[in-house]
Amino acid sequence: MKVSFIGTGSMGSILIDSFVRSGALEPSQIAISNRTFAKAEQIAVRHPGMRAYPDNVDAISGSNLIFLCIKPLEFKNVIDEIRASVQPEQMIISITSPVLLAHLEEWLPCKVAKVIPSITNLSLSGASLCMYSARVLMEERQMLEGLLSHISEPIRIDEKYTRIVSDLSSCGPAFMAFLLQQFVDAAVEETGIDRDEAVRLASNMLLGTGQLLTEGGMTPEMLQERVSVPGGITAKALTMLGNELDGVFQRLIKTTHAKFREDLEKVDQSFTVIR
Ligand SMILES: NC(=O)C1=CN([C@@H]2O[C@H](COP(=O)(O)OP(=O)(O)OC[C@H]3O[C@@H](n4cnc5c(N)ncnc54)[C@H](O)[C@@H]3O)[C@@H](O)[C@H]2O)C=CC1
Ligand SMILES: O=C(O)[C@@H]1CCC=N1
Repeated sequence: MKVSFIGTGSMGSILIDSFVRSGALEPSQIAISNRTFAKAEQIAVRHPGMRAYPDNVDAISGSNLIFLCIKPLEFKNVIDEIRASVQPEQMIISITSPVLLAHLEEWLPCKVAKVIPSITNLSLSGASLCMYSARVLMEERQMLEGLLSHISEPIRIDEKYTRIVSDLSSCGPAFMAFLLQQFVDAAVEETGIDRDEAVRLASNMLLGTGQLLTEGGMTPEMLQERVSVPGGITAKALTMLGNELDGVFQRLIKTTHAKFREDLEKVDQSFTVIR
């Protein structure tokens, strides 16, 4: 199998490094390109045998899978660039939510899919959210998910839920890190505890909590109940949190969805040109 990555920024480089580190792909199976070529070159130097190209068209030649790891408004430009060279049996995969399968189907003469990764894939954990065009055969879906399973749990989703599953799986790590940072900042401010120590404690706590909620078989409700001694300190603080955070996550979801609709409109406009 040969795999190409167009765009080697934050998420592109995470996917490339994770596929190699997990043993899913040999560097020689990977071809990459990036607008700033030096960035792609640096990644190829880290992985001897990987090929970096200054030209996107050269990077996709002969590949089975082509990940487009670029921002939504770059899609039309890149698609215009590569369309004439794409072969019908190749699969092009968008990793961004506001580019719809319908956009890809209309503008690309090949298999198309959408896979939303997560920064958690860097630690070979978390999900990859998979959506497919009807053009992609069952065995091709299984082949892609087989590859993704080396770095994540591939989960098939309905495209109409793209935004909310991306919030939970891909934006979620940033949201949780933000809450943890707030917790630590308050600990330092209120008690004078050393910041590094507080970060270490809180981060280990988050890891353990995640493990209990996954392989530990606990639900969020069970976990809270087990920590909260009746009439105790945690119970009191949880009641306060419940009151203070009332409606916060509804507003968060409204915010991400409003921005998504804005991006979608811009992406739509970028694809709506006279051919
Ligand atoms: N950062 C994250 O945790 C996640 C990001 N994504 C999606 O991944 C996409 C990329 O995000 P990031 O990697 O964070 O952004 P980034 O800005 O770090 O990377 C984008 C890369 O694309 C390159 N690029 C732009 N135009 C190009 C062109 N015409 N040809 C070749 N390369 C080009 C840029 O030079 C840059 O290196 C976004 O659409 C985002 O929604 C999805 C899930 C998680
Ligand atoms: O396209 C998206 O919405 C993803 C999720 C996290 C960052 N970008």
